[in-house]
Amino acid sequence: MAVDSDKIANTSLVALFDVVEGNLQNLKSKLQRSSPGTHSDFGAFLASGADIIVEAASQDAVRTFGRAILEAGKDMMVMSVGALADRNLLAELLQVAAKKGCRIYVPTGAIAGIDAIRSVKHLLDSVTLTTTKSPKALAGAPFFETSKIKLDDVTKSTVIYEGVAAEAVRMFPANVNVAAVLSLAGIGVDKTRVRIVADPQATTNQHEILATGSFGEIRITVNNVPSPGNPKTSFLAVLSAIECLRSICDDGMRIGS
Ligand SMILES: NC(=O)C1=CN([C@@H]2O[C@H](COP(=O)(O)OP(=O)(O)OC[C@H]3O[C@@H](n4cnc5c(N)ncnc54)[C@H](O)[C@@H]3O)[C@@H](O)[C@H]2O)C=CC1
Ligand SMILES: O=C([O-])CC(=O)C(=O)O
Repeated sequence: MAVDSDKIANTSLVALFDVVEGNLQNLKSKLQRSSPGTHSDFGAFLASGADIIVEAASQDAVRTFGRAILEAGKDMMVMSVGALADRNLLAELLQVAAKKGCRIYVPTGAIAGIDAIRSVKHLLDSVTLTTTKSPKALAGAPFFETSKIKLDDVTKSTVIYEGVAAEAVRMFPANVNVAAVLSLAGIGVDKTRVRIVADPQATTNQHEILATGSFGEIRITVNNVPSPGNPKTSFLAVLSAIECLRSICDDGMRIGS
């Protein structure tokens, strides 16, 4: 939508891809200036001539299509970053990107402070992400298929999950991709700790980062307005993707590390 409304210089919307035809047509119907090709066939989409593909779909989409995107010599922006917690997939994608001379972009997403975490990554002792969302934003996560916790029974703010990022992104693939971003910038998916809180009173998606080390301490809290179309996803994640694309396509000056 941001590309369509001309908010990002030097860009045009070439093609859309979705496995759900209704979602594809729904998005296309909202466009005012562009008329991209719409594809439910990935091969046809890939042949559409885009320079960069923005993935805003699912971790499965990254696993299924990531390699082919890079093999086709296209840059790729990844929002479902949890997929990259799989070190074999990450290594494979980085290898193909290097071979083809293309780049993988990972926006900061629904958190903040990734610039600082990157700067101190060699000095970190601990990194913990505490994510608080309403039960309706957490509903449907694979975690509940095996857990005894029932979201309908949660009547007050409750820690429902504690573990490391590598597991958290599998258990909550639509909720804590930010844990993978934080891990990639910092001490990795096996050391970054994640706590998930279900709070029936929550009106925002809150992410709190606490990082400690010989550099000092970083504490960052973001209270995100959920995006109108999907309560799991914060509006900041959308804005971050837009800013990432803008900085790729139109940046005379780079601000932040
Ligand atoms: N990195 C970050 O900070 C954040 C990442 N996310 C992640 O970004 C992704 C997109 O988020 P939303 O737009 O809110 O999701 P959404 O669920 O509202 O929309 C995803 C769209 O992608 C399509 N899709 C799903 N799997 C697909 C596949 N394998 N191939 C093609 N199309 C597929 C769906 O049909 C749907 O139309 C999600 O994985 C979400 O968890 C969301 C918020 C923050
Ligand atoms: O948008 C958010 O608050 C975070 C999110 O869903 C994710 O990281 O997958």
